[in-house]
Amino acid sequence: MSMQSPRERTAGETVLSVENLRTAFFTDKETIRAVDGVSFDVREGETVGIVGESGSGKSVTARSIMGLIKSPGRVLDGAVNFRDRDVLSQLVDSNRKRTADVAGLSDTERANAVDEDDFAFVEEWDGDEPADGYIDVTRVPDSALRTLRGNGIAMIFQDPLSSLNPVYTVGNQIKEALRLHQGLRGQAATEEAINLLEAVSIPDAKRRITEYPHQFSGGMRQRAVIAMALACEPKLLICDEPTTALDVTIQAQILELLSDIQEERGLSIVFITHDMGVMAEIADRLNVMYAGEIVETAPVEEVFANPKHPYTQGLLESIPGRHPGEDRLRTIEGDVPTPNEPATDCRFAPRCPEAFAECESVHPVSVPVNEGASDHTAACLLYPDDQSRESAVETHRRRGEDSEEALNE
Ligand SMILES: Nc1ncnc2c1ncn2[C@@H]1O[C@H](COP(=O)(O)OP(=O)(O)OP(=O)(O)O)[C@@H](O)[C@H]1O
Ligand code: NI
Repeated sequence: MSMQSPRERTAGETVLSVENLRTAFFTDKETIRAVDGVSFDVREGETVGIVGESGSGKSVTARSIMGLIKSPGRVLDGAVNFRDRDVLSQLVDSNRKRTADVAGLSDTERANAVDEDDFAFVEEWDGDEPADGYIDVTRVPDSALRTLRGNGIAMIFQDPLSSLNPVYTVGNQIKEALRLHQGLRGQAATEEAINLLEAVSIPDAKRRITEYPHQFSGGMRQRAVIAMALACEPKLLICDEPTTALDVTIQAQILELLSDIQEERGLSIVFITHDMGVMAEIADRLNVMYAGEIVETAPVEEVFANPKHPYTQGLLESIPGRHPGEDRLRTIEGDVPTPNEPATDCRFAPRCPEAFAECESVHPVSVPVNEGASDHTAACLLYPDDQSRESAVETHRRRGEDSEEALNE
């Protein structure tokens, strides 16, 4: 169910379009609305940042895009539309084959031959490409997700060891990825593995492919993981705090490497970090996330020059070095709340220096920060700031009620 009309898409430009995504965890105690109505686009060759404090929903957003949400979590609503011609045609081919496989079977035989999920997939697609050439990751079954993850979208995590197997050499792991995704074997695979290690600037690549992950330093391991991701020739790379565990010098090198690779290969990147300083280095556009929602979005220079949401302002204030001479780091007081109820207020209000009465009774929606802003939105009752406060609050109240109605339909 989608409550918004599909947003405008420029042909061939948008690689990923996340629309009103909602992901919740159903625990014994409560329902955690970890991602609560998130929308953003990623264009070809662009790096889109997601920034926010711990617990704001960054990783759950990333895992939802990868189709990695497992029980007790579930994607409740929205779409994750991914465009990749190659993956799409692979999926359509395997779908045709399945449709042919089950065509001659009786209903009972069919039920035994394909599991429920796969069957839904067969019926839904019926052998044809989805009309607009996008794959909605939230609607394809696990079997297709594997194709998608192997070939279209790759992800790297904070801890490179979680992606590396300690008992195989780095070279064998890259070669395995090359076999699965590009069909390379033997000498060809070895040569390509060496090329990839060289592409991520690992010195002495010929020797290093014969070594095990524990023989690599932290920075070199993360480079090896990036090489493995590249073996899948992804169109979109999701990086979840890939440099957080590394020291500053190594961190800067990895960021530079990612930029270089992006330029060479035209990759799109979703980059997650809680560190505004890192964002300044790597992101083109920024989405600021708080308690499951995107509260501000704009090109990165605009966020730094002209932050609008009080939360964004607070995050910027707390960048180390912003206030020379002060010996204590400024931080935003308090913690991110667990979003365990539908929002009827502003979730940031209890910590907000600018909060006023209506912030406790009206849920802010994303609006342009003023009439002249084409590419800068904030979910805060202070905006649009060229309207009277009454009229701005009314805009949020009305749009909040509309989307609530749509939810209940
Ligand atoms: N498997 C799970 N079961 C229950 N709750 C979960 C699960 N995974 C995440 N959550 C909850 O979802 C919310 C968002 O978590 P998420 O990991 O996305 O935050 P984050 O922004 O990535 O934070 P960090 O910077 O610490 O990585 C948190 O309240 C978290 O407790
Ligand atoms: Ni996280």
